[in-house]
Amino acid sequence: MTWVELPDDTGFGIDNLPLGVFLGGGRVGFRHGVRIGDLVLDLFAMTDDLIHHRSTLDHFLVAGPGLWQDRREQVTEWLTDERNRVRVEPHLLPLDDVRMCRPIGVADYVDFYSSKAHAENVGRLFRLDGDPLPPNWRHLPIGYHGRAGTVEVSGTPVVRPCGQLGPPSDGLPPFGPTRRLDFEAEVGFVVGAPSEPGERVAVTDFAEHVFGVCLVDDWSARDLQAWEYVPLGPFLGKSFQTSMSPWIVPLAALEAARLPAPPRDTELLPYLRDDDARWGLDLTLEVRLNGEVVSRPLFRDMYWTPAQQLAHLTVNGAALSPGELFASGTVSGATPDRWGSLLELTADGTRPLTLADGTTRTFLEDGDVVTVTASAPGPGGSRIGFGDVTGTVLPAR
Ligand SMILES: O=C(O)/C=C/C(=O)CC(=O)CC(=O)O
Ligand SMILES: [Ca+2]
Ligand SMILES: [Mg+2]
Repeated sequence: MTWVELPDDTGFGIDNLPLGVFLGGGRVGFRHGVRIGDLVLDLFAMTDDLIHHRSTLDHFLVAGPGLWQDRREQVTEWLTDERNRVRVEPHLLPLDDVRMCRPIGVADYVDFYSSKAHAENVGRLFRLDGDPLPPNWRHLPIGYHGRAGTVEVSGTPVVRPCGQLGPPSDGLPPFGPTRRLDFEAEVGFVVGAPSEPGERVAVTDFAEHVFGVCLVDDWSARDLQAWEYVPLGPFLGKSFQTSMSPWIVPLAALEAARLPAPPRDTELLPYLRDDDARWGLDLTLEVRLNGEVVSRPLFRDMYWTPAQQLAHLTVNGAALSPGELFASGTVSGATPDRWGSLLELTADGTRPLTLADGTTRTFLEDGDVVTVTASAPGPGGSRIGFGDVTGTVLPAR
């Protein structure tokens, strides 16, 4: 039990304790903070440790699980033992008084493609003939390298990108603002502890390297993407911006949310076998368009787990850096109420969605606001919140 007064049904109780980076609240410079209820505990003020006075969490995360756990225990004690109240209370700042920043340096960014339903839906829409799943899909978690430098924190507006919109009809390809701007609701994984070049990270060593989990929106311009992606994959159709939520929920808060791997019909190479790893996660996402829920994707529907993604990412010996991000890929399930992109929800713009205000959408319009939230079960029936990743679409420049 914490002595901090919490709002009813908060997802940010004493069992969560996510980390973020903030400015403001009457404090000088960047600070690392822990969220409890609708308050932020200033970690630099509490510890006097300069590691918590940096613009990203990377310098803290690099230390690895030993320090992560020590800090978590320390914060738990500050917030539960009433005797600490006089010392701690002045450093609890209202969330409304601070500005949350991008929490990590994003040394690298990879996006996977791990929902079978999503891969099949997109395959059917983008590649009209043949099996919607490519032959490699069941043997490895497919991914692409995204643009790390354009990963922005939630709240950063999304400027509609311009580009080549498709093949030439006569002469030159059409050029202009995308007409098919989309969201992709995803879950992100933050690497804390690096690995050595040449080292492979086993599925069972996932928690030795990954600190925690956030939400990601992989904004996508479908017309740019469909024209450019052969044969090297997504490029400018996705690199204009990717958004991430500001609070990183530690894996340590997700013990009650862990699930066995989903059933799979194809034998895997040993480095991808995860029967004992239990890194399926019971996260329920909600996607809102202008405040209205348009989808409730379940992360338990994912075919490849984040532990397999990390094992695959490093099987060639590629080293991990502190503060890198990899995302799950769009979280979609078997039924339309669980599809995580408009591409799927509107069948590539052929079946418009009708919103509560009577307007319809095929793809996003200027002024639209997309918000992804999530929650997971915590210990003893509590709930672990993730906050949200949100973005407002601005007209093209
Ligand atoms: O199948 C394709 O050509 C591309 C599909 C995507 O847009 C997928 C992507 O970004 C990965 C994902 O979110 O699952
Ligand atoms: Ca994606
Ligand atoms: Mg993107």
